[in-house]
Amino acid sequence: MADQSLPKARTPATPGLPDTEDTTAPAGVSRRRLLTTAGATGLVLGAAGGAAGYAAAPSGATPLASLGEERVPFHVKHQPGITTPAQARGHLVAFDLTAGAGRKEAAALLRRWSDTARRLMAGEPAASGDTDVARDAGPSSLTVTFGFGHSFFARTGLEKQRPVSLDPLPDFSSDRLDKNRSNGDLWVQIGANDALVAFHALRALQKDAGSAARVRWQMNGFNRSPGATAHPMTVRNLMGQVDGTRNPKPTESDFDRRIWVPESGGSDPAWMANGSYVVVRRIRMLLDDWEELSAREQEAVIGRRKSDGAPLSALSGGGETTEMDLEKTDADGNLLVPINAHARITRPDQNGGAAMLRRPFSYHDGFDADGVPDAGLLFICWQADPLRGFVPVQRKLDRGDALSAFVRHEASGLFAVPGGAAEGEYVGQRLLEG
Ligand SMILES: C=CC1=C(C)c2cc3[nH]c(cc4nc(cc5[nH]c(cc1n2)c(C)c5CCC(=O)O)C(CCC(=O)O)=C4C)c(C)c3C=C
Ligand SMILES: [Fe+2]
Repeated sequence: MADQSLPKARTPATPGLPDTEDTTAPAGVSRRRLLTTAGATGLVLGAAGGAAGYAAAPSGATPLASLGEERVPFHVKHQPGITTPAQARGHLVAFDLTAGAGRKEAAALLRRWSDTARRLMAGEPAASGDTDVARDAGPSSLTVTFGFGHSFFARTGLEKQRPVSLDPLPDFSSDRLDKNRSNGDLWVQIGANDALVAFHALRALQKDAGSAARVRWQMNGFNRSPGATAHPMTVRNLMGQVDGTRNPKPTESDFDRRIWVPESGGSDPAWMANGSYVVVRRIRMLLDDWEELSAREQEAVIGRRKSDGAPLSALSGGGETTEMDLEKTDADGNLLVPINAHARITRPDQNGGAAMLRRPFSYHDGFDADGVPDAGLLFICWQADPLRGFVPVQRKLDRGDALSAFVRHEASGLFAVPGGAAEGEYVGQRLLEG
């Protein structure tokens, strides 16, 4: 199985879009393209020389734009959609098993879902009843990622297999959580660089659920589209900040330990090998209040420059990747990165080493009756253990960093995301048939 987080070679061809030939490409795949953004790295395959789906262009037709061509492999060591560069469009969906559904029905559902995900990620139509929504499109970097919530295990009689790391997150004093939009038995994350391709997958997976599971909640998100900027940098959020700069990088020596459940030797059940735990928070941004601040005030809240994400300790120099100097002061002895700045407070070295891979989508669900935007961040973070990733950092933020006054956590979920499925297997098979 390919390990999508460990590229063999890099030959940058386009600024901000490194290209690579990978000699380990499976038969039938002529080219692999490696994209690196926001510190998240993943393999993406060109579909043109790969599996012929319904998007394969007849001779004489205009070739697909490279964006449509990009294909992410389904059968990989770690599920796709974790280290894959964040796509322009995202859907998060939680399902609950229906009253009559148990382990057998869940296993059949995961088998159907995996087959559909594999086909759609290769640019092929669904096995039956395809809706034609993505008929003329390439795979467009589609990824589908599956996870299991705490409640799944009692419903399927698999309590003994429930990881301790899935124990409910602690209550945080600033939480304003809507229970109906939190947690769930099963979680599906869909990402694609085309909105129709993403919706096509969403609808196909919902239909696959049949009578076994019902949608509990769904959230839709977005990011900048590939190619939208001539200045490749980490993506911006709806507060206008460069967000994701200090994400752990797969090339760092402690990345695997921080993000992936080990294959053996840890306290997790064997079925979670090469998996990860995802925390999902719908965080509303109080944009009316935020936009009242001057740019300088906004920068002090984060501790980084808005224009390019450079730390405030760099004064007017440096750039996004310049190291932050936590001790540096101005002529009056004031810290250049304020003591309660978000980017200071959240650092691993300020939290006993706690680290997570953040891979969010922005969201906008319209305006409230009083004109207040219902917009913010679908905060999605990945870690080998939530108690050594999200929890200690959120505990600190809950006590109040400078950003806390401008955000509100409105929904929450924690899911166990097993490793990727081997050829011929489905995601979660070791849990459901082990
Ligand atoms: C509990 C974890 C975190 C929550 C919740 C969170 C919310 C949140 N963050 C931003 C914007 C930025 N965050 C930045 C850095 C950053 N944030 C977290 C954790 C949470 N953020 C971490 C671990 C880090 C990195 C710390 C480090 O290693 O230095 C930044 C700075 C740029 C960057 O490194 O990404 C921004 C900007 C928003 C808007 C938000 C809630 C809506
Ligand atoms: Fe943050």
